Parts: sequence; structure tokens; C-alpha cells
Amino acid sequence: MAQLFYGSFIYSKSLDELEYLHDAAILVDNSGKIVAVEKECGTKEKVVEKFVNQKLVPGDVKVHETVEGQFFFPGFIDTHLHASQYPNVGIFGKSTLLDWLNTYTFPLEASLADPVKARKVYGRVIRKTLSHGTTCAAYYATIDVASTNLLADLCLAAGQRALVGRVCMDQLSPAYYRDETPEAALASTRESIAYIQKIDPGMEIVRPVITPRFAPSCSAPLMKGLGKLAAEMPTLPIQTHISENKNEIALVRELFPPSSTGAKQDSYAGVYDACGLLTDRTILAHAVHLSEDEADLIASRKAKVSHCPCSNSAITSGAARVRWLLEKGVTCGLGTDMSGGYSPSVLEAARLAALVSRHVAMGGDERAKLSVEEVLYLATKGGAEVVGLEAKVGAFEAGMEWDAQLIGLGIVDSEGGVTGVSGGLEEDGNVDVFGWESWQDQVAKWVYNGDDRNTKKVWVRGRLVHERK
Ligand SMILES: O=c1[nH]c(=O)c2nc[nH]c2[nH]1
Ligand SMILES: [Zn+2]
Repeated sequence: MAQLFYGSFIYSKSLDELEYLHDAAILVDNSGKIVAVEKECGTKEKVVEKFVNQKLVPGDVKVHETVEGQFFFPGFIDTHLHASQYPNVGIFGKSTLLDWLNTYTFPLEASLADPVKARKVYGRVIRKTLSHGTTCAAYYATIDVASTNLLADLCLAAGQRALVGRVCMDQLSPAYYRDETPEAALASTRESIAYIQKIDPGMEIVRPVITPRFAPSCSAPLMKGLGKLAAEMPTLPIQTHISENKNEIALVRELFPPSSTGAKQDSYAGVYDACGLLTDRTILAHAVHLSEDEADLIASRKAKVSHCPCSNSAITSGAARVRWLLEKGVTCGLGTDMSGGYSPSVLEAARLAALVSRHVAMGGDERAKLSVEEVLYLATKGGAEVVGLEAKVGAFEAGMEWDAQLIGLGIVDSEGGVTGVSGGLEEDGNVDVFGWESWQDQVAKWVYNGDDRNTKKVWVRGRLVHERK
């Protein structure tokens, strides 16, 4: 059935500007596509009558409207997370990347070859991220083909838009969790791609993503093979990690002298470039310690960056310079990077992006600070560009698809109670609106204090995929 959304809508117009629409209406057809956006159109009754008269969509129309303290916002896009690591969120002690991988991560990922365990973990991570407003996620699964395919099945069934990657790694990890040869890794990757393309031939909800874990765990023949595969399949994205941690960078320098790959630039980015993996479809997670030359190379290839401030802080990798990347013309989005990051929430990633940018500013670059508008852009429109879906999601425009969340803030009454839709202080969450705040201030309060209690409903392609009861 077609749907009419009426009331307040907020979305990013540009990096530093939000569009605020009130008494507005968005009509969504039964395929989930936005057919019309009407700004300032008076009462709901007028809009309904107008759309009914215009007969823009056939059949009945279901109407949804915002009440005080509520607004529709585009769904969040998590441009980097490991579905397989979800049970480990918060468990990282004082580790840093390379010991964290060996101590916590590889044993858990390997254990998900058990389909019963994989179903439990993947089912939960999908529900949890949807409840936080993540309508699109770029997932790493594990090296296991069957459970990677199961993750794609579960995303499709739950209606979460997803990039699903079977992880490739043929060196350096323990023998119990490693592809035996580059050829075996490539064959398993093809098998998983074929499966995901079979279950969703139009790639409307799920799509495969070519996933070399990171250079240290991939041989040059494997990376070159994946580069060839990416050239052969030009609609598929690629995802990997880059320059997260200083010991990792030293390891890459040691493992991949330019002679080993034929790299023109002696750098981490140069290794990916030489293997055909640095493309306009590539999502590079972290990018904390890039050199000027590497950032320029990434910009020239139009590769994208997933900024992961939670993970970069938790496992003490460093503070990525997002302003510097943006000024070089590199498209950036946000990643929770669970379980290097401890939170499933992109809103938390946005808040931490704002805070980490202030640490960069305190290091001497005052311009580094990111505003509320900017971190919300990264969480939505920027993220959409990172995953190659900017024509479909990230904003509310005719022709795009209805991937959205209904946000509700707590409205404080005259006695200091909260009378939000769900009625009780606990349920209405941390954000208290007193009634005198501008919409800009309400959004700032949401970014700095909001959580899943404010995410009342979530839709993907017009389908209701989460409702907070
Ligand atoms: O944050 C990270 N998480 C991982 O799983 C990983 N693998 C390589 N590099 C990594 N970084
Ligand atoms: Zn990661």
C-alpha cells in the first residue's frame, strides 16, 4: 500500500546544513519509492485531499504523522561493522589492534562456522542495529561461506539494506582461521557472491562486497586476484581496512616492499592501488595515519573513507583527521566498527566523531571541529555515497527510497514530568525538551544525548522494519 508521511522532516541538504520541513508531506508508493515531497502544505487533511485528488498513486494510502517532539530523519548508514564480532562488544581490555585480533577476534569469528551460533549472532546484530536506526549496514561476516550467506539471508528477511562481505585472509592469522590458498579464497568469494546475487538479483536490499580483510592478512596474489574480480564485476563494492594502527602500518611496510606488488607509491594505499583495489567503489575503514601522498592518491582514485571514532578510541588507534580528508575531496561516512567499537549505534558514532574532532582541534587545528550538522551528514548522506547508494538513500527527495526513522524526544510538562508518546520518563530516554528550544537545538540535544529510546519506528524501502513498543 502507498503511504503518506506528514509533519516534520529533517535531513542533510549539504555537509553543514540541515533542511527542516514542517507541515510537510512525503508520498511513498507501494514499492517504497518517494513519489512526491510537498513543503509547507497546511493541514494533514488538505494534503491528503490534494494527493487523493491528484491520484499520484493507485489504491489506498496509509497516513503516518508526527506529533510534538517528533520528526522523520533519514535512516543511518553504518559504513563499517563486523557482524561476526557483535558478541564481543565492550570486550577489548587494554589491547591494541594486532593483539586484539589474535586475542579476542579471530577465535570468535572462527567459531561462527557453527550455523546455530551464526544464526543467533547475526539475527541479533540485525535487530539491534535496526533498533538504533541503521537502515543500511556494510557488514564483514567471516571466512565461512555458509554463514556469510546466512547473514545475507537474514538481512533480506529482516529488510535491512546490507553489503555482505565474505572475509578473505590467507596469511598471518592462526591456521584455524585462514584461507588455505589465494585460489581457495577467490573461489569462496565467488561462491558467496553468486549466492547473494541469486537471493536478491536486483541487489535491492542485499549486495555482495569484495572483502580483503586488510593487507597484512592477504598475500599479494590474493589481493591482485580480488582486484581482477572487482574489475570483472564493476557493480560490486570493495571494503577493507587501512592505516588504523602504527604497528599495522610498519607490518605492511615490511610485508609489501614496492617490488612485491609493483606499487608506484611506497605506502599502504600504494599497495591496494597496485593490486587494483583502490577504486571509486572502495570503502577504506579507519584511515587514521595516512600521509599527504596517500590521502591524495585516495582522493584521486575517488575511494571512500569510513570514519570509526568509537573503535579508534577504544583500541587506541588514533584520531582520524576528518576535516583534512574532506578538504582533500575524500567522501567520508561513519562506521561503528563493532567490535573494535563497543556501540551498535551510528548516533553514538556521530557523537564520538564530534568529540574526536575536538581532540584533533585541541592538537592545534581549530578548524578540525565537526558540527552537529556535519556529523549527521556523515551518518546519512555521506554514508550513502560511501556505500554507493547516494541515488537511493540518505535524504528525502522524489525518486529516492523511503529509508527513514521516526525520532521522538521527551516533552517536559509543567510539573517536570515527561508526557512523550510512550508516557514514562524511562521510555522517553535522555533527551528532555522544555518547549522553548529551536529545532536546531532539539537536534543538537538528540545528537549529544539520544539513544535507541528515541528511535520510535524505522522503515527500509517503505517497509516498517522496527517499531519501539
Ligand atoms: O578494527 C578492525 N577490526 C578488524 O576486524 C580488523 N581486521 C583487520 N583490521 C581490523 N581492524
Ligand atoms: Zn573493522
